[in-house]
Amino acid sequence: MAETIKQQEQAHLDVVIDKIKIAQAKSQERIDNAKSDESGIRNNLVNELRLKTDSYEGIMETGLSVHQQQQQLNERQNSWQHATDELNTLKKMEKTPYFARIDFHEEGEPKTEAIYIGLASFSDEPDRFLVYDWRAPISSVYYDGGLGNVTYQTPDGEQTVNLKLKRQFQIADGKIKTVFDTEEAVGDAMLLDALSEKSDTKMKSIVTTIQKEQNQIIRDTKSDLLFVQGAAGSGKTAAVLQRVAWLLYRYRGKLTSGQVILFSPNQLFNDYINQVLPELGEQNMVQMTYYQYTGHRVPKLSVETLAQRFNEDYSPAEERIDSLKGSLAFYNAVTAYANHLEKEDMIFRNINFKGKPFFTKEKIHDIYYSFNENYRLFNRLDGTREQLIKLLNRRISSEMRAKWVEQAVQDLSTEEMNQMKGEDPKEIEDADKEYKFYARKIVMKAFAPIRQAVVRNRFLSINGQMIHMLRSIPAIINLDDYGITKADWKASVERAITELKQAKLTLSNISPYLYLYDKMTGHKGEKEMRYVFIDEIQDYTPFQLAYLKFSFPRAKFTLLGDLNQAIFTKENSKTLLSELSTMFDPEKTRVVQLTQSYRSTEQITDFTRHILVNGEAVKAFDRNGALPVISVQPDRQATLNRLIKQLKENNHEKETTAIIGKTLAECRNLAKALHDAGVKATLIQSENQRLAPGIIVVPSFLAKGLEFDAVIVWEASDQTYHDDGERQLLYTICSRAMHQLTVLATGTLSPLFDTVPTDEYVRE
Ligand SMILES: Nc1ncnc2c1ncn2[C@@H]1O[C@H](COP(=O)(O)OP(=O)(O)OP(=O)(O)O)[C@@H](O)[C@H]1O
Repeated sequence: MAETIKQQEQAHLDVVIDKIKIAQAKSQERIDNAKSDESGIRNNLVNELRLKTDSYEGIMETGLSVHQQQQQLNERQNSWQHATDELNTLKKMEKTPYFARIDFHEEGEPKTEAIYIGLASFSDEPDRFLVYDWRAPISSVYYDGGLGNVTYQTPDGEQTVNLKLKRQFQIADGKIKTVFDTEEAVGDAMLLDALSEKSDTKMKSIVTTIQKEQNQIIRDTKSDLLFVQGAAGSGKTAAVLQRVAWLLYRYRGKLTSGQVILFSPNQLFNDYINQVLPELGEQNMVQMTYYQYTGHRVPKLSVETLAQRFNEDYSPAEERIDSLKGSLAFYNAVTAYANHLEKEDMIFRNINFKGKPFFTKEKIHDIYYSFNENYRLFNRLDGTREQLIKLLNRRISSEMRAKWVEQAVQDLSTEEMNQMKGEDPKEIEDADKEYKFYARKIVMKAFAPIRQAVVRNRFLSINGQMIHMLRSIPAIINLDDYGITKADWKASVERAITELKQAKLTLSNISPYLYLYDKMTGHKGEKEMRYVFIDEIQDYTPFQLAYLKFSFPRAKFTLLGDLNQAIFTKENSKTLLSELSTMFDPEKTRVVQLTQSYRSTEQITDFTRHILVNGEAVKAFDRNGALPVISVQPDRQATLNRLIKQLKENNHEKETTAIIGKTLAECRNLAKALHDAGVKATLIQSENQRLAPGIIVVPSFLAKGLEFDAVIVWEASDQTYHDDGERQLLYTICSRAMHQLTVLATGTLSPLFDTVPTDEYVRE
């Protein structure tokens, strides 16, 4: 690139930076003003409170003015917050105001226009933008294609411009390091540079190098279901976080970060990605795991975690039952069962009072089924509650004459009487009225728990209903079709009963349980939620997805997954896509396939993709590194020594290394052995821990979605990974590596590597 262009661009950059500095000073001034205003108001508040609180009028007057001042204070704080946010953005922009420039000619306009694109927009005068936000409609052109005529979407429809120049910058601390002009979407040189960087304990944004197909995912507004199927490392997570930032910009004022929810595989992953949005100047969306989402609704039950399920050894019959419970057929069966409760079979519990039934279940049953048959479950429940409260109110007068009440009135102390009068001050004319006054109070208080039980639907029995539902399944679903015998099913129901008695629920039961409960109580889901993102979709069952769709009825869904990485739900993953297509309107469904893998070097991508037998196309990105190494040692000590040698090399290269073991038990053993050998390593035992720089030891099920400079697969022997069902797991583990991959095994290597051509690795 001619030096003159660089110089010209540097001159332009200098001008922009100067203006940013001026804007910073103005922002700072606003912050200072808001601050001094605020402390003025605060002082005033304190003085007024001190002066005027000695008389009743004084208190009233102060109350009013305190309220006004509190309001002023809030306004000042808002403007202070706004100015602070602005200043933070400007500070970021001062170092790197933009990363690209495009020159284009819009039809009908006299001149070609040049704009610069950065993390946020910046204007020195109203409508004079020195930098455009990367999310502005026109910026799309930068990511989308080559030079020439290009169209882009605006809120008012499609626009076409003739793109004449596309220029990329690498700027650090206000100085242009490199300038490239490119005809491609985003030049490979820039991407290569980004991908060669070392990994971090926090994911970074990809805003400067978003690829064309990722841009389509980011800017999609039409789909109700956007399904992104992409190979490991193809940037699904990266793209989707950019998408959240884009949506918050596109619908500014209408959409808040609280109306966007991301379901992620585990807490560790949440932590890994939680800097991306703040880096883009946005607040994080709601982030949750499915386990947290369901668990918080049943605080008294202990729900099985994915990790527990992963370690569970199911018999083939249990596997079949588990897989049925995860299916859409089962979801439909629960729906059918719930609908049938409109007619019969709702189970009720007595509401007791002083150890005896106050409302018997029979009575409640009669009320519940007394409404005409058009009543849906929710109206029925509503009607029943209303009726029960009415009955309860009627019982107050008769109960007032009960012996225990009489006794209680006699036993009242003066203090208690005064307190009751204080709660309800009025004239009481005679002794009879006085008795009734106290008796009513006492009965109302005693009835409060009954009232509460009615209001809270305590007369329903979700546990009983769940069991009844499970028992009814053979009448709704033909179990033979799923290879399940009646006896096997019965045994599984018995297990569920035992578990419920111990306040436990398995992962396969929690979703049907909640869905049934929602249907029984007419819970219609969270209507405010507008966008639901689900990462690692292959680990969800169709039932869970259907339940999430039911739970967020107004939301658009973006689902990300790699069917090759289904480590928890191997069988289901194949049917997932076809089942998904029945849940959403095909007209509003868009499936995007990402095949280019960005995470790993070409050598690692080629190696890992051969672990899969029938995996879809995974294209390696042209970034070179060392061949993966497979080292098989005769005994465990030798493997440990080989590991330590590798760690030393990696440390020397300043690489973060993850040693990934299959199970937590295996990882614990290894961490101890390393500790005994004097090697410093952090063991990640639970998703609630944080990633640490340096060496970590992590079990396979927690490594989902993460990436590391170097990965060492610990104990990939034939004993650990033997059957075909473990291919996907092994693929997921190996595909976490960015720059270097080492596979260690003791004895005999897992046969799952047999499919990898021998020239794709070094065998020691
Ligand atoms: N356009 C891009 N520019 C720069 N880096 C990118 C781009 N796309 C992806 N990457 C990088 O590639 C790596 C993998 O991306 P990401 O984790 O989003 O992939 P994924 O598809 O979610 O992977 P997996 O399914 O294996 O978890 C990340 O380091 C990400 O920053």
